[in-house]
Amino acid sequence: AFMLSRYESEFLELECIGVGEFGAVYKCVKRLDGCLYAIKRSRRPLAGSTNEQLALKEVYAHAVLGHHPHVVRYYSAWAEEDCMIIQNEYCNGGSLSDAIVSKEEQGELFTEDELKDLLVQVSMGLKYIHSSGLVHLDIKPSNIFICQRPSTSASGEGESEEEDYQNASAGVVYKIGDLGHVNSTNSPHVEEGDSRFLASEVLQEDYSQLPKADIFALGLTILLAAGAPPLPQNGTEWHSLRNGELPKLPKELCAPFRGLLQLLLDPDLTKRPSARELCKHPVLREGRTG
Ligand SMILES: Cn1cc(CCO)c2c3c(c(-c4ccccc4Cl)cc21)C(=O)NC3=O
Repeated sequence: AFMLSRYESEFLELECIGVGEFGAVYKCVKRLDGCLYAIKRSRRPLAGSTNEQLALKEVYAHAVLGHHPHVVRYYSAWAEEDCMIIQNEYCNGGSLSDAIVSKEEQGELFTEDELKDLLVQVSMGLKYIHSSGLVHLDIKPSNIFICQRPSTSASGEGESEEEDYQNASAGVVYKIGDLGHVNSTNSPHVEEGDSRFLASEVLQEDYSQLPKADIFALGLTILLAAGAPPLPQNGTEWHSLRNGELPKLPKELCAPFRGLLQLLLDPDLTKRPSARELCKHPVLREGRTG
């Protein structure tokens, strides 16, 4: 088109880092500030369509959520000729799904301490989302992104407390991304996320405690990081997972941690801990006793 698009004039596209039915995500440098961003370009949904509603929900959620160390940061969104564009923080360590795949390829497993670190960090992000009156509704490994601390050994002085935090936790920071399914906690219009991670009460359209559906999906996410086989999308296995029958893990977890995972996946949503309770759960405390 004769008009240089804002995307082309403001950004240098480095590489495509993801493609889906939603569109494509690119790793870009903003010419003005020289910083890296992840930019999703999707076909502009038909005005008034449900897809438009979803696209707007994503932007509204980011606008409401502001900044949190465990939620992918939003910078801008705009529409061009026939596509919607959202510019987010670029997380340089891939997704948790990529990390799980590469662990398997190397015949490695996340240690129990790494699993606890992952659970605490994502719980902090969820606590923030839930305290803002929102629910994510699509928590899963491919929607959790990783920021690897740059491998500079210098611990540098006067770093921000977040950077200190990154140094403290051996440099891996997990961030909740893809707010495309975010809803207000008590909203009746739920656009279900990935069925593999869907809590059974949501399938039965019980939206009384949607935050607990995020907790359930988080439980399955940790299970996958612990080496569980790929999750069923439906059928008897799908139901047994939701009747408290957990799959065998390549390396059994210590009883307290396994018990906590069992709680996250409890069929009775009132038994599942809230994100707030998870953040200060004794099993997950520093020093990893228990
Ligand atoms: C496929 N893919 C790979 C990455 C990089 C991981 O190292 C990625 C990112 C995002 C997103 C994303 C998800 C949903 C909506 C918008 C965006 Cl930009 C997708 C991403 C995002 O918001 N930030 C990312 O780093």
